[in-house]
Amino acid sequence: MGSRSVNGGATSAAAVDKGVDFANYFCTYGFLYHQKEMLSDRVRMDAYYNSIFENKHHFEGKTVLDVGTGSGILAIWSAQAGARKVYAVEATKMAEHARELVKANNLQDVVEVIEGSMEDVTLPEQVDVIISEWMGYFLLRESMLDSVIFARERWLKPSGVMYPSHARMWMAPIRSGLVDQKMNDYEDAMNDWYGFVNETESCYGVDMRVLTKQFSEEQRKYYLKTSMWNNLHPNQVIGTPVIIKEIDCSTATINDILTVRASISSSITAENTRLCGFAGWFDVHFRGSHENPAQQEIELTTAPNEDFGTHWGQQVFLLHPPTVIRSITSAICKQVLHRMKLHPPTFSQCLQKCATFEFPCMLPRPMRIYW
Ligand SMILES: C[S@@+](CC[C@H](N)C(=O)[O-])C[C@H]1O[C@@H](n2cnc3c(N)ncnc32)[C@H](O)[C@@H]1O
Repeated sequence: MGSRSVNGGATSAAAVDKGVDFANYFCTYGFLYHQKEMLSDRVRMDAYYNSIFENKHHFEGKTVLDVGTGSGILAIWSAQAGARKVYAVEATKMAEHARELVKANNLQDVVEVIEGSMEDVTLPEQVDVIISEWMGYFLLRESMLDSVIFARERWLKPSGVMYPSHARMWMAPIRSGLVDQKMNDYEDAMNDWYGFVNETESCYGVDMRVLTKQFSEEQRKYYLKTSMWNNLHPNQVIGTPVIIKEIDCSTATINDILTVRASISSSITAENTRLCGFAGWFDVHFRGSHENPAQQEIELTTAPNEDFGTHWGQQVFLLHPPTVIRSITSAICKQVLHRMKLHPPTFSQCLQKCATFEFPCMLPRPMRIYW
């Protein structure tokens, strides 16, 4: 996580400096193919569509701010649901396409597309609703929640409503063939290195063996200790999912989302399998606010699902080596022994201390989470 800085200087809320790859992040969103990928995610689209049109009372005659409008889809729906005025802020040139789309749908009198970073723009008024699709992989990876928090602090009326209103991160033990694949990849990389060392010595007279340990560590980090995107089948989840983070979008601060640290305790529910690691995913809810609740609460979940996967998939953290599970009790104990290098812990210790992950949030691409 980079250091934080205040952009614009007009407010007390601090903007997050997302580092040198920030330009790349915005570059991706400037392409229609990328917006199309999000617009084709039926689970995502249905959730936002239903959250707006099944809760029209939040929109009718109201002012709305769409943070990161992209193609303009959420701003257009807000206007169609009866908003009086929608400010649609977009940092990239996609703003031009959004403006065209708004006009083509005859909503230019309601939706005002503003090209600029949320942290820099000035609106003429405070708004009743902030809507945004800010979620990254495993919720906070590449997420723009910091910009949404910034917008909330600056532009949401005290009585205003956040769309979505709540978010949660989940983790669960899994089985996965990826654990073998990644070990094979690592071994291939090392075999290639040994060939390279021999060749360098015979062709060029330099002995590279002294760097073997460092190369191995580098490759282990890349292949074995890096989380990855995966679309899991529900039957790969072999234990009870647990919540590792809950965010109330109406009150969360940037400090609350800088890192996620959780000790998780999950019961293994499958037998005769392998504990290969953990999967992480998220859900968000559209509940309105305490004073102004939703008429229909809507959930958007990215949990493993046979029929309704999302472009977010799940984030997989593999354990090397995996643990063979014969019976449920021994599985948990063995795994804890392996991870914690303790002398036989008591069973309750096992249940409480299965694994600890630290998850640095909001880092730019490429998407890698080390643990
Ligand atoms: C995940 S996309 C969502 C696009 C659109 N709202 C949708 O639901 O299809 C996020 C968009 O927010 C924009 N964005 C991210 N951070 C921003 C910021 N600080 N200010 C303005 N736009 C931002 C990105 O360029 C991108 O187009």
